[in-house]
Amino acid sequence: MWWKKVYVDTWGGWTRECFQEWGSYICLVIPSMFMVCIERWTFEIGNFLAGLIDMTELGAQGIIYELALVAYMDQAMEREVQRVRQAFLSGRSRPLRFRLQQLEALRRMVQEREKDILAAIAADLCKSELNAYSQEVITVLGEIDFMLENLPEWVTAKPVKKNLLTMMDEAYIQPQPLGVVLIIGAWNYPFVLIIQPLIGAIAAGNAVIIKPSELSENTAKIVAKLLPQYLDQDLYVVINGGVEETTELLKQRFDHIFYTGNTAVGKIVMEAAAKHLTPVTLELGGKSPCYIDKDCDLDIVCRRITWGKYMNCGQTCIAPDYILCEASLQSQIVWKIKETVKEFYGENIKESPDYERIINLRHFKRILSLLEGQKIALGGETDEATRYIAPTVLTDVDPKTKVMQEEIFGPVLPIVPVKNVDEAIDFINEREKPLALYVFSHNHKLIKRMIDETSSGGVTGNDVIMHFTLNSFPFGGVGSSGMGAYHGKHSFDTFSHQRPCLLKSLKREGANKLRYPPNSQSKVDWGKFFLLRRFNKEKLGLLVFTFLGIVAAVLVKKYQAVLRRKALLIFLVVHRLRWSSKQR
Ligand SMILES: NC(=O)c1ccc[n+]([C@@H]2O[C@H](COP(=O)([O-])OP(=O)(O)OC[C@H]3O[C@@H](n4cnc5c(N)ncnc54)[C@H](O)[C@@H]3O)[C@@H](O)[C@H]2O)c1
Ligand SMILES: CCCCCCCC=O
Repeated sequence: MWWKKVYVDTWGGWTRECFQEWGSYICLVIPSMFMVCIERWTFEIGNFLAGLIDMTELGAQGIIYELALVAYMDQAMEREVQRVRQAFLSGRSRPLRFRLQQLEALRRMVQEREKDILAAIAADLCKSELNAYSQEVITVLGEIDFMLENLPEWVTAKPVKKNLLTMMDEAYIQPQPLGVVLIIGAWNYPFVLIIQPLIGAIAAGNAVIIKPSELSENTAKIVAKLLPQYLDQDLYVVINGGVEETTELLKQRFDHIFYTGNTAVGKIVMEAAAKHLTPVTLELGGKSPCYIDKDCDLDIVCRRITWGKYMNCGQTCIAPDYILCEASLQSQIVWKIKETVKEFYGENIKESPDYERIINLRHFKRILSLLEGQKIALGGETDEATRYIAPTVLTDVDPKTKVMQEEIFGPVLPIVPVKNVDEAIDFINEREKPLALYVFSHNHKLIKRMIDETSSGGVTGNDVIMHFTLNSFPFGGVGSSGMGAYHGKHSFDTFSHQRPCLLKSLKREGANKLRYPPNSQSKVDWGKFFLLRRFNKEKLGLLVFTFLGIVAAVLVKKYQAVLRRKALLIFLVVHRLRWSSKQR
């Protein structure tokens, strides 16, 4: 029996024993598998019951029941994705008018339900509503406006340059939607990280399934509640859940997967996508370095770094992860960051509405473990009950220690002394490619050199974070910090297929004979002429001029007699006019 084989293969010898008494379990298998076939509410009840019953005590019965639940979930996900695919296949997400309407509806949602959205973000990250607005909502509104303004132009087909063989044909690129897109978000900016890609996916005419992060559960819930009230309910669907649900979701076939989160899960996502050859955009993280040259204004540098590092309690993908500078600068940097922290958050940082908390206890403990054995030059105070970690700076950090081996993603800023810019460049190049790179210097040439000799997702010179805010820039990583990019037109392109369309006529078959068999040297020569010959504008002008000259010569020859008569007539008229003017 197939189910017996699966069961035995899965659970090994232990279950073989159970199966010796399979007769007593069949009565459990049948009702459990029956659940697979009935509607969603049964699954919800089952889930609720599963929470009440201790699976380990139930042993084989529990396992069978769990298998049935997994099988059900598989089917439920499949049905949901199919529902969205059917909606996409209806074609209604494609017309420009529809896309604009949906984007306007999304903007209305953000404006009308601003308070609910801000409250959810605030609850998830202990963030003030003002900060939630300026870090997330502004970006979303700006992106929608940018799309609405430019979409009519982006959706139109763009004619392309043609060669001699296609000169008489129509050749253009038509951007087309990819189909059903899966967007998986991270918790650190829980609203913008799912809504900004959603804007691009809608603009490009796709259907979308959104999976918000389960760690920012308030935002996940409000998005699931609000989106169906404003957008097409079959085309844009929110599925909430944790690792288990995401794993099931990833088994389905999508036309694109857009994932934001850590690099390890990025690999899981890419592996799942590979099974269906689904293209992916991976917005990952990494350790973004910040080089401070001695030729700079340290007051301004430290203010900007303090802002970017401690914003959202260091839980920003493009936060400066660590500082590289000459050893002699360290004490000044610490002093100036200390002053700025006071200026930004006051004497009692815990009371500041502008200073957030760590998302959960796991991350809190992870960050604390990075402090072990380090020289704490500033901060270091923590409070587990509220998951508070003070803005912290570490000095003389050994690159081999743990804090320099993984992305910090918290309010801890190590300073690693280097001798000079050459050593800083080598340091960066010896490690994985970061998501962002920051260089501070009055010396423009030094900044350019850093850019030329390193690689990172993006760069900001003499500031931090700010390249994220410019939606004409592609935002994304390179190497282990990610692949693909989005924001503005780049989002539209990410979620579109650039379809090349060549429309030929069924006439002019003469020229086409060149490519039909049997082949010959003269056909190859003509082919070389048509396809390989490059004409620059001057050469082409000369060619046209020569051609016109030949045409003129042919015409002159053909109409020689007429032209001679006309010339004689003109000569006579001119002569007569000159003679009469002399008489007067
Ligand atoms: N490049 C960017 O734009 C960007 C933005 C924000 C965060 N990040 C990076 O994300 C990381 C922080 O986010 P995170 O990873 O802690 O967020 P997270 O824990 O919220 O995970 C991200 C998503 O992956 C899903 N997920 C988690 N484990 C999974 C698994 N085993 N299988 C399938 N799906 C799974 C989660 O459900 C969630 O939706 C940092 O590295 C940060 O730099 C990058
Ligand atoms: C205005 C700052 C927004 C930063 C968002 C960064 C997204 C990655 O974590």
